[in-house]
Amino acid sequence: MARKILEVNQMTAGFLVNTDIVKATDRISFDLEKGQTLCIVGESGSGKSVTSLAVMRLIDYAGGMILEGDIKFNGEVLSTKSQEEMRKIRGNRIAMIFQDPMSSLNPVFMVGEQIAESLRLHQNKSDKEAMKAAVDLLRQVGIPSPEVRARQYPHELSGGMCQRVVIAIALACQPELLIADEPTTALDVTVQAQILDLLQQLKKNNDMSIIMITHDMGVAAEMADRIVVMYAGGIMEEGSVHEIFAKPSHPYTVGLLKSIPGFEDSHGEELYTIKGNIPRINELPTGCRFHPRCTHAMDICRKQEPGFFQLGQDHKAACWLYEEHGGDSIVSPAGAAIAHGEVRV
Ligand SMILES: Nc1ncnc2c1ncn2[C@@H]1O[C@H](COP(=O)(O)OP(=O)(O)OP(=O)(O)O)[C@@H](O)[C@H]1O
Repeated sequence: MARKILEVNQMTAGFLVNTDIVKATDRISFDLEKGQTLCIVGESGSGKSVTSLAVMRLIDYAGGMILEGDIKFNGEVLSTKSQEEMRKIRGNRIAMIFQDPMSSLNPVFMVGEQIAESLRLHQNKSDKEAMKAAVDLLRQVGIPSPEVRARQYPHELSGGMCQRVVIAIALACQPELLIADEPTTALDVTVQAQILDLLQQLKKNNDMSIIMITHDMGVAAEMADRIVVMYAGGIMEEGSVHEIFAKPSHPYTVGLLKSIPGFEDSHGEELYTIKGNIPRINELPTGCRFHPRCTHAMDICRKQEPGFFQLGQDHKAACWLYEEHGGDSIVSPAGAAIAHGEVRV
């Protein structure tokens, strides 16, 4: 059986706003197997970034906290570690890259120096060794003339090259897990494709696992082994990339797919949009959190939160439309049994 590198179990994360706790994820559970790429998709505000910040425990620095549940990395519980312990894990075993490469790089240091700094810090390399390794890493991420580029400042490089540098910094310590939060959103379409190819190639060569956060189903189609669809802090559907694209089942997932230009029957028609807006988690409607925007909403959807209905061996959706798909494996999106079912935690 494939080894689980990451297990997120019933995790609720939130922020203290004035005197109120505002939740951003609501008892979410998912796993990542070693060597796989899991894409977390959903509209803006669905809790994707907060999920990744919680895994890294960077949420503590953004004024947030993990309120319940736990996160395990290679079986080790991260959610209760001190920041001192987390610092050793971040950068060494788990690395993260963000949307805007310019905000991740320091404008006053040469890019080679910034990669070398990471190597000195985490791998105790000497200045000379670190600089040599930095040039090698620039070569590995496809930067031409890496010896020359290493001595340039971020503003002398294009956006795509800067993102390659950020990836090189992330790779410097050969992380087992890379979390990429919208890593191509700020880049031109052609550069986007190159960066995605690079990530695929690095994943294969370095035996890395990846969590990729994206609002772009096209990116997910290209990158994912598995897909988690999030809406308003909860997981709506989860499955292999094949199942999600061949048999999208939650009306929210279907809506996201129909919103892709050129997908299915959208040719020549006005681009589909899911009507309405995503609610704040503190103001969720009763029943299914998606029901006010759902074109299939039934009475029960307005009254009771659906559990997960198993649609295939490895495919589930939190939607009452699938009630007939086996009451025995019904679990709530949070993982707690809501019927006579097994609880998957
Ligand atoms: N520092 C913060 N303080 C208070 N609320 C926050 C903070 N950061 C995020 N949130 C809230 O958490 C919820 C989830 O945000 P998150 O950024 O995870 O969404 P997302 O799906 O990643 O969206 P996007 O694609 O726009 O980044 C949102 O309602 C957001 O307003």
